[in-house]
Amino acid sequence: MRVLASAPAKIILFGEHSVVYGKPAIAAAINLRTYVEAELRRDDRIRIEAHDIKVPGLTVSFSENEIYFESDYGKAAEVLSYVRQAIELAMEEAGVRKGINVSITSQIPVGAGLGSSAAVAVATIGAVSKLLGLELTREEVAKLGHKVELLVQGASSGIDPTVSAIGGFLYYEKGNFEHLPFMELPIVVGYTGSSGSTKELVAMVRRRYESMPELIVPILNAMGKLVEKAKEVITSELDEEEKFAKLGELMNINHGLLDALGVSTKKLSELVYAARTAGALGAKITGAGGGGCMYALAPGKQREVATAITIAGGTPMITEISREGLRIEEVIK
Ligand SMILES: Nc1ncnc2c1ncn2[C@@H]1O[C@H](COP(=O)(O)OP(=O)(O)OP(=O)(O)O)[C@@H](O)[C@H]1O
Ligand SMILES: C[C@@](O)(CCO)CC(=O)[O-]
Ligand SMILES: [Mg+2]
Repeated sequence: MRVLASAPAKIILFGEHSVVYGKPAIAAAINLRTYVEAELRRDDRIRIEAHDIKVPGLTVSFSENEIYFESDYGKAAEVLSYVRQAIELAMEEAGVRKGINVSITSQIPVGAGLGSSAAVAVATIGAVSKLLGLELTREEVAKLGHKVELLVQGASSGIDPTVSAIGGFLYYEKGNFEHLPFMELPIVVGYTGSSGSTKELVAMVRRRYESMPELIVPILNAMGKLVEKAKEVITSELDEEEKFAKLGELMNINHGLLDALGVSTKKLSELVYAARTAGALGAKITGAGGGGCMYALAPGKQREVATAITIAGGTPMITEISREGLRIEEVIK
């Protein structure tokens, strides 16, 4: 038997990092997906094929007619830790252990703030649980995905696996979520081309929080208040133009606060300012930062902003909200 499942990437519109401290955040699933195929094996081995992961430290050497490969096994094992934990938890939940092949292909850039870790965890849990005959709800998959992130990263708010499993446009706080009214968001995502590790960035913010709570706590509180304001705007009766103007302003404040936490980079800030100069109403980091992506809100100016991001050395992506989260694409008996 074989199961193919997929799960989407996300952008965090407001509230990354502060969400780890119990503040609310707003996020949306977007139409880039990770696909995971799981099939039963005849033996009891578990084999993972990750087509999009590059492991640093591969050395190739030659002699006359032979070629030798050496890889850094520590790094290779670490890079697959989200997938391994996801398989482990799905098997634990099903109460059976079987040999399986898991094959991953992904459209989501890795370590870029678009929730690649959550999407791979959610799609793996979806595929493996179905393969083992378990019918989990999307919410149950989201909870297991959160567990995977906690085990691998040490800290996670759970927002990324929740958005990836459920899909759509969500307000999230301490493990609970609410659907926000669906709205088309004229956004452009800008990818710096470099990556950041969420585990390390969350740990860096934690160190600052512990060493200077009198400065960091007010920043996190301001982020929480800003998310409440953004929710009020999104659910208000204002017309779209007014909503976008207010959300843009809140995005810019959120970016400044994230910069104060230390998660921006020169390149991220350059893309943010390039987007604003080209007419975006707001622009900020999305996700953990330290590289990765920013996004801009640019009604009527998406093309101009995409060009400005390119000129500033980034890669623009015009994305749409994905209403669907985890999807079982195919089951072959
Ligand atoms: N296609 C994939 N195949 C296997 N593992 C993946 C894949 N995509 C992501 N991962 C795992 O997720 C890790 C990156 O997760 P990380 O949380 O640091 O960044 P992100 O999820 O892309 O961004 P953010 O958490 O800020 O949204 C990779 O190092 C790898 O372990
Ligand atoms: C940085 C963070 O807030 C968002 C990562 O997309 C981490 C988390 O919420 O688990
Ligand atoms: Mg992640």
